[in-house]
Amino acid sequence: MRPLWIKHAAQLVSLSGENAPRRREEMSELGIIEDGSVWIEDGIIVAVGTTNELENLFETRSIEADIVDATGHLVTPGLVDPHTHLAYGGSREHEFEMRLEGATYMDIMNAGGGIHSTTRMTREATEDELVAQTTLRLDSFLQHGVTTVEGKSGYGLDLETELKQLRVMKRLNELHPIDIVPTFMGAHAVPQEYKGKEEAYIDVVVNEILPRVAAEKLAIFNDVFCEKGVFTPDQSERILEAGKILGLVPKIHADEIESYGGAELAAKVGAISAEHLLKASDDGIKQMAERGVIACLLPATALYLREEAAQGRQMIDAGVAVAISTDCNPGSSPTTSMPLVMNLACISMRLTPAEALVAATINAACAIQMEDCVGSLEVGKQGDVVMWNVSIYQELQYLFGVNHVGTVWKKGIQVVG
Ligand SMILES: N=CN[C@@H](CCC(=O)O)C(=O)O
Ligand SMILES: [Zn+2]
Repeated sequence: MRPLWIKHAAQLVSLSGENAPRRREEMSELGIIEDGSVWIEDGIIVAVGTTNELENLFETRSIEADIVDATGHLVTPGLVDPHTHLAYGGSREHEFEMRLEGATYMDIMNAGGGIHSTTRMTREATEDELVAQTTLRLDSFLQHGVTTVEGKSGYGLDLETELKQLRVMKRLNELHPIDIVPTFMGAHAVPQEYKGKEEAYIDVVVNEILPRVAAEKLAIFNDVFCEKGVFTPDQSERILEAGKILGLVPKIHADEIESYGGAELAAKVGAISAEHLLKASDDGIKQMAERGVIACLLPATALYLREEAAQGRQMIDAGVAVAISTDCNPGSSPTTSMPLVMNLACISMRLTPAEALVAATINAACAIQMEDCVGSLEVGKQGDVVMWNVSIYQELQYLFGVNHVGTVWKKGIQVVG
């Protein structure tokens, strides 16, 4: 494989710094290099600096390399999406219309739609069908500059289908250029056949499904929908603690629809991240800051459900490391556009354009324990790079509703453009 040398970027956003979640003013530090340059060899970044610096290092080897002239372009790390439900069957456009007519997300779910409806369609789909449908979504992620995604199960809600979803992600991680980091979410809902027997379903999750997932090494994280009418904080804690014993790192869908103690629980169990947090309490936010729980905020979901977005600005000011994500799923956020999410993070949560970029790269990588490999353009990390059709980073958020992706490289190989 020939080396790749991208040079003369108008701005190269390196995000160099500690491989740790960035907080407060660290979320404004982009490590911008003007007339920037990056050299990638065997998929790994070997040098980053000004074009002049890299010319001094590599001029004698330039004949070996594929050279890309990035004059006039912004260059960033590949975006990281740390929260998706991307491997599912069917779709739910009829629910979109129901919600426009006034039905709430929980009304639809309680009537057997929502997560239950996707669960039925995912149970019916074969593994190959799920691979084919999910591939289209992964292609779309790449086209929007996303080179790493997290993916959750949770549309099986039984042993066989939960394993099927996780195996689909495992296969795609090998087949598709995007890196997929898997999360088990058997506690996404109480399946309809267990209605009124919630504890019995939790027993199945804890005693049957989780041990299989761990034994087959199909997931890194264990996530729970801790919400009124779904799983209580006590039930969520039981499921997350059971996962911890098996080596699965906790995540929590917390305080999305109602303030329910989810942020506090995330701090208590030492979750790596808490998701949504639209209704998180001030005390919960404070506890997350103290325990170093990353807030994974999903402003496209808030918009799509016509809810007020999470308090992103206040969370950063309170010392919480913030990541952002599409929450790509068939019900509350059917999008694969991280650029849209960065824009919404600015408009509806009052992040600055620099903070939104940190939240979509290095902090997102930290939320899925991928910070050693991706999330910044630094020596030793993967050559995951986006060259944008804008020249300064603010334009990414300012010129909204347009896909500015020009070229995408995954591990030094061109995959878009
Ligand atoms: N809120 C829970 N789970 C997903 C939505 C799943 C669905 O509606 O299919 C979310 O994160 O938004
Ligand atoms: Zn989710």
